[in-house]
Amino acid sequence: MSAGPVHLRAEHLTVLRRGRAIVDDVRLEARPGQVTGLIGPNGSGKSTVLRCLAATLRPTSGRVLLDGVEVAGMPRRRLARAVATMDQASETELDLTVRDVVQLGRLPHRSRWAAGSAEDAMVCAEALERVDMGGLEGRPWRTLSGGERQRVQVARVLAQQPRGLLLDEPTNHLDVQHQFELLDLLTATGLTVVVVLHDLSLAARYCDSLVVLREGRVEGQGPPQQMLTPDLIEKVFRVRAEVWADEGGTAVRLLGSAGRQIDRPCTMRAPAP
Ligand SMILES: Nc1ncnc2c1ncn2[C@@H]1O[C@H](COP(=O)(O)OP(=O)(O)OP(=O)(O)O)[C@@H](O)[C@H]1O
Repeated sequence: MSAGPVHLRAEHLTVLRRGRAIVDDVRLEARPGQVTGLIGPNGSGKSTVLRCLAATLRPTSGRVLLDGVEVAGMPRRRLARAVATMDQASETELDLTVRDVVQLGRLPHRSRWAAGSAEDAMVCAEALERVDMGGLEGRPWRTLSGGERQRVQVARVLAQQPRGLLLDEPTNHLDVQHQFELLDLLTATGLTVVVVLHDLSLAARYCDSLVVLREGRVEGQGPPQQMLTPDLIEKVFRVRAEVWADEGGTAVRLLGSAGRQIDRPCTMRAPAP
């Protein structure tokens, strides 16, 4: 396997749940060193696709290739050295410190039962500095705010020193300054990044490529200026938008709801007397 940023490719991914395809024949590519954004409305399958890419979920059919090698059956340690994952549910109420959480990122680099080395401690301290949480190693995890926890989780994936990052809504809970700082940091790593984002303006500004999901299917993949047209935003997100090019790339302004598509009339039953 090469040592540079990973190349990820998903081929014909389908995930069936309760007889329904929640991910339906999804094909996508995350090129080395690029930021690929997964966007789409609630329930469109973004997290499920990300979990397939991370090999934490086995698709019903289809496959994921990492540098041309299928991830299914790849040894966990080899996978963890290649890609680090941060999902929406990285929560714990265990009595951990910030140091403990960030040190989890070092596990793939340690031999079994080995204690953390001085190098591990240095990598973790550096990762915390990068997310503006330097010097807080001793703080109990449960005392952190939602945004601080999110930044510590980002420090954990950075401490893993992977060649690719798979991140589910990493800007969730962050104030605007830290949203920009985090995305600046992620793009500056030069790693392959696949990121689920709800904010279309941030997706337009920071992603090299966008995969648009709708009802489990890929509506299209391409650069933001190609994918984020007012027509596509209205069709997929049911929101009217203005899109224009500026010095930062593609800019999006959401104008308001385009109205809910009602396929059948909604009938309300009168309460029982
Ligand atoms: N185990 C399951 N059983 C049944 N349905 C499921 C299961 N897991 C996920 N789903 C459904 O699959 C769909 C896709 O879920 P997923 O979490 O991938 O969407 P998402 O695009 O990440 O959504 P959000 O933006 O709300 O986080 C949703 O409708 C969800 O309810």
